[in-house]
Amino acid sequence: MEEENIMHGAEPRDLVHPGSAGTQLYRSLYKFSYFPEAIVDAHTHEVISYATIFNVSCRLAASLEKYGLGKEDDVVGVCSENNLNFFSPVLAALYLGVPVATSNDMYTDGEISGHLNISKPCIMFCSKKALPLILKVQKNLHFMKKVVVIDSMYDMNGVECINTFMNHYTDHTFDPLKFQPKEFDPLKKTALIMSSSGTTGLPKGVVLSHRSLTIRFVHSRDPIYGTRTIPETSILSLVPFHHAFGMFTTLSYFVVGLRIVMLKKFEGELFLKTIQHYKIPTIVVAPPVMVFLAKSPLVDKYDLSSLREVATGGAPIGKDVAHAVAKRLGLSGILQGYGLTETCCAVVITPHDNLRTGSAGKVVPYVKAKILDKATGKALGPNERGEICFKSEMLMKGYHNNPEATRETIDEDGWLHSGDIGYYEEDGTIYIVDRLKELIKYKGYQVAPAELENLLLQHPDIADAGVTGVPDGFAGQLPAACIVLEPGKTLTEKEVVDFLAERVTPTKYLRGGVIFVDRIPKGPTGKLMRQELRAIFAAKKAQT
Ligand SMILES: Nc1ncnc2c1ncn2[C@@H]1O[C@H](COS(=O)(=O)NC(=O)c2csc(-c3nc4ccc(O)cc4s3)n2)[C@@H](O)[C@H]1O
Repeated sequence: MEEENIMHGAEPRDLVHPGSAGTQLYRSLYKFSYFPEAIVDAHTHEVISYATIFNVSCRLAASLEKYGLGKEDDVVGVCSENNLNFFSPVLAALYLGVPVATSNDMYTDGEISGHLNISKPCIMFCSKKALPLILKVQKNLHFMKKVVVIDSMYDMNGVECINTFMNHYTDHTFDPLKFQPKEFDPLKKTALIMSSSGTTGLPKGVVLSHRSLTIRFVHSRDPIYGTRTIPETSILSLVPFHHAFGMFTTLSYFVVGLRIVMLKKFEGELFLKTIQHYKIPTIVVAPPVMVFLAKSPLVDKYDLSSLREVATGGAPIGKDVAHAVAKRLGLSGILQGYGLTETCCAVVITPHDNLRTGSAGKVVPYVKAKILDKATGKALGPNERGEICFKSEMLMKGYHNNPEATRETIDEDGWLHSGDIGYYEEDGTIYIVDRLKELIKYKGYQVAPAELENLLLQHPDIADAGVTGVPDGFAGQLPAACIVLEPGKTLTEKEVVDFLAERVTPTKYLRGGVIFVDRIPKGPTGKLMRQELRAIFAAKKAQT
């Protein structure tokens, strides 16, 4: 019998492509191959066309096949900042049905080694900027047999560029129309392995199928849940391609045929100048940029009258900030999406016909949701708070080689437990109100407390550590640590902060500070009591 209080996603306006995401992308890139601009680098104004992406990705796929890629456990790695050439290896692997694992180019060697030991890519495509990092760790990662540079016309430090690599296996007479993507069961075939720490513990590999992507592509083409842009209009994306938010939105822009204006990182004046220069109608940004749009005096210096849509997500956005941005930019409201890496992309999106600024929106097509009462296991009715759970073929298949973590997140009925608290109104509009899980989101980036605690415990003078996120109006949360020192040892707050900063990417720095305590609050089973950690920082803030 169908469970009551289930929210069924909106009626789909499109069928899901029955085949692989690679085939759908191949057909879309070919269909739009007469568009001269697929991605524009807003820093250099360099451009890559749809035809070039189509030709290079097909030729690279054919070359990889001759190289011998496609064995059982093969994985393609991509480590790069937002880059015009970022998607050529991603698309090539999707055509072949070989999983892609993306890495943050800002990782330290310790972080990227831990990350790559999960997905174990046999070949790594990296940018010039990420090459030193990759070469530094390659000697310890025996599985990574080959490195290729994606954005150089020439070989570098003994590493082949893409053209040199392809010339071993194909030549300039290569005809992309003679190459055909592989077909396979899209539900079973892994498309991407993305990094997420999930509801608890260390970062894990989120396994997403080709069906996850093809369902996302339906949402991006939906007139109510997609961006209301028609082919060739521009979308300014400020989200990292290596993260699920940037990966799956950008792949879906290829399916819609948009001109993607890309920024590698947020710089206020350049961001505003780019909107003015390219007459951008749609922007997709993380919440800190929304705070900038709401408050910065710089906004008044530029002509932003081209803007028709402002979309955000990846972390909570205050209702006041959303209304302030809409008012300042003369918009009827702000588009919001809510998703997890584990759900591939947004599973709740504000519908164009009912924006309800401040809400996360409604459940998208081909997805079901419920608000779970964790005490009774029952699905709650409207206006009752509980854990938001989802069910869909869009969701991850599980965590890579981690059945235990998978079981803890996806229950025996196939419901994925988000670790977020929310409620819905009678019309199905969902509000996210809190986070049950320990995950910290700094400017939309994941920070896993367990990862920082493990690193802090490597300091000889630190006996115990507990990490939590303290609220921040701009970044959302700031990582902060409670520290217990070994007897007789002394460390300053700066020494603790600097010790960690040498070992992690800047988004994980202890910007929320350090408090020295006699003991870390733990339950009877030794489990860290994170609410208590938050209370310690809240009490300290109340004293200042
Ligand atoms: N809108 C939101 N409001 C409040 N919290 C939000 C949120 N989105 C993510 N979160 C938080 O990040 C956690 C997940 O973090 S994560 O794993 O890094 N993944 C993500 O944050 C994630 C994966 S896909 C995605 C989005 N896709 C979109 C597509 C279109 C659009 O307009 C907006 C968005 S956001 N976000 C969630 O569990 C939740 O705690």
